[in-house]
Amino acid sequence: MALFMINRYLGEEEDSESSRESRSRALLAKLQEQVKARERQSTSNTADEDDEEQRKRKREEPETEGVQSENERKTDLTDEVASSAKKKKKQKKSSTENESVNTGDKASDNEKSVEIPETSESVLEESKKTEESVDPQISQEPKAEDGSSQTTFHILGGFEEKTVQKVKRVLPQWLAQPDVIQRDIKNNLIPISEVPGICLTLLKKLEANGIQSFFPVQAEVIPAILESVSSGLLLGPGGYRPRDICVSAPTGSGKTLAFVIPVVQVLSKRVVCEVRVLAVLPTKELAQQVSKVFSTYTEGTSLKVVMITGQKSFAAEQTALSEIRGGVSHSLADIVVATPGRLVDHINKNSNFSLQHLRFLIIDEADRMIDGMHQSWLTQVTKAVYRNPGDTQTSVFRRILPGPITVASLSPPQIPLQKLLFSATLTQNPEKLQLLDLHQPRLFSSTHSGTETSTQSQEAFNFPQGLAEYYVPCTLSKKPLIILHFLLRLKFSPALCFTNSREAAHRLYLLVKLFGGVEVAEFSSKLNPSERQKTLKDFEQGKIPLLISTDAAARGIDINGVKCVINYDAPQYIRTYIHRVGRTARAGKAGSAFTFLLEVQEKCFLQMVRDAGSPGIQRHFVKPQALRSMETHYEQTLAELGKVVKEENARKRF
Ligand SMILES: Nc1ncnc2c1ncn2[C@@H]1O[C@H](COP(=O)(O)OP(=O)(O)OP(=O)(O)O)[C@@H](O)[C@H]1O
Repeated sequence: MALFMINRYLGEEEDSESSRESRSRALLAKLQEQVKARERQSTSNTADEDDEEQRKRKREEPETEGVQSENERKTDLTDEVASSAKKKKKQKKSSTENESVNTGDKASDNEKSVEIPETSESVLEESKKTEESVDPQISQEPKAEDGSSQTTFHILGGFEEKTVQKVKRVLPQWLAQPDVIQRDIKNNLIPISEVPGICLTLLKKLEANGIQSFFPVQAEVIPAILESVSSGLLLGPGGYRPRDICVSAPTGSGKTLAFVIPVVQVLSKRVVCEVRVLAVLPTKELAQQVSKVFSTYTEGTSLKVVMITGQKSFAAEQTALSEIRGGVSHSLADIVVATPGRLVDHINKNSNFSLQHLRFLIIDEADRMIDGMHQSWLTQVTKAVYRNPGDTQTSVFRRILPGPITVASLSPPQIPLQKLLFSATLTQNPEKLQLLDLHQPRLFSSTHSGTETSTQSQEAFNFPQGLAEYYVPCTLSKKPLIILHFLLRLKFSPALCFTNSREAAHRLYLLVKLFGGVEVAEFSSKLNPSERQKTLKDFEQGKIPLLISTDAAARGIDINGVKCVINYDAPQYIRTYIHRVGRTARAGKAGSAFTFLLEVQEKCFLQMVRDAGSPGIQRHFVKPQALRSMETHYEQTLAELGKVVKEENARKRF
């Protein structure tokens, strides 16, 4: 009612002050009459219905309020109306509350719509509007048959306990119906010459690097990326913005080459050196790995790959990224491989670092990168991409942050920014994916989201075809002995063993070292980047048969020839499990993963793995007698370990 102001014609305007006053007085008198009439009507109507209720409420209300409003009614209309409205409001509120409480007990009350008689509150509104409320034809509300005013407010609520209905997951179409990638690498190899669009130079390079055939993910994704640049670097297909591409394929299925090959091919035609590709990875080691693959395939071209991860000083990175010639900054990088923290540093502090020509944003280990979104690195990248220096307002290729498609928005040609997402455990959570602001995404996946798992509560993931999964029932005290048994007796090496913390990794490393008989190293954030690099290299070269690591080596790290992964501590999350066990059985090869489980962990862990779509995890039981011969030496080693740990702690204190 108070939403609209109705201007009415009230006859010729009288200029004199006195006539305006007399008219106001007349209006006020009329209004007073109207209010009193309504009050009477309202009282008589409601009296029967909530007599008992009203009396109860009146008793609860402070007496003074009633007295005061009664006195004031005689003198001041506005106050009277306000007081009455206030009172009614209170009544309404308490009646609503009562209603809500009642609905908690009676289900039928839920659907009840409660009709509230028109109150003096509405009259108050009218009095505020003075003239426009005078005409009953305009101000009147629907009236009941008996003449009383009625409103039809529905009381919402109903707070009784209800059994929660199982919600059926409904995914957006692009997530529910992806382009399917074969999981079986060995039986789906495609000769590199059969994949359309790859130039001869790259084909030769691939062969020179021992790649004769493409893996399924590469055969699907490379042509899709190449197609999105079919109209050149500056325009998407048909002049439209190209679709973003998401790839969810098992660990070790060759996702890196799936983006390196098309991106290098596209850039090989560029004339001016500008940052056109930005690959963002969660760790230094992964960035280094990807940078190495880019360097391999850009070798012999004029394309430049620069890594910004903090491994070098900020100044050294700055020098590698750009140079000043003739007072103007020139990019020295076509492809930048970065970790998010260092990337943001360069965006904010390095004025010569420009992303205004960026064409591809590659987000590897995308689900992990989404989790790290609190750093708001993506927002910073987007800002930097669409940051227009003043002079480009007149430039033909002006970049504007994409919004809704309109004729105007399509008229200036835009360099499209295309996002390419890769992960073995890409989330299907639309809320999380929303953070990436994807444009008409196209998903390539080896897991069909329609796949029914034992329960629908968890997402299904991709497991490598050649992976054999086992769980080893054990007790806490026998865990180290079983590791030694695996290495010394069963010759499970090279083996990558995961613990849940740095401390656990270090203690286990010391224990195995003290026990003797096997070369061992540890890998965690305790080591500096160069130590970590050396350790990985030694492990890859077979100098160290057992590497004990935290989850620092769980994702993306491609170590050739890991035959066995041991989860010394069971991982808490399915994603961690998938990435850990994915360090073996890579590139279509075979590998085994063993997870040590205490009795209390068994049920939950096995359920979690099955729900995630594991093809099957088998029990591997180690008989106690198999460990017996090592027990005495083990006890002595434990005693020694105690001393070593004490010494280490003492050293740390000084
Ligand atoms: N077509 C191919 N032929 C032979 N080997 C290949 C081919 N493509 C990739 N590889 C090799 O397969 C291994 C795994 O590739 P890559 O690291 O790209 O896997 P990924 O899918 O990124 O794995 P993750 O999800 O664990 O990061 C690498 O050693 C790579 O050199």
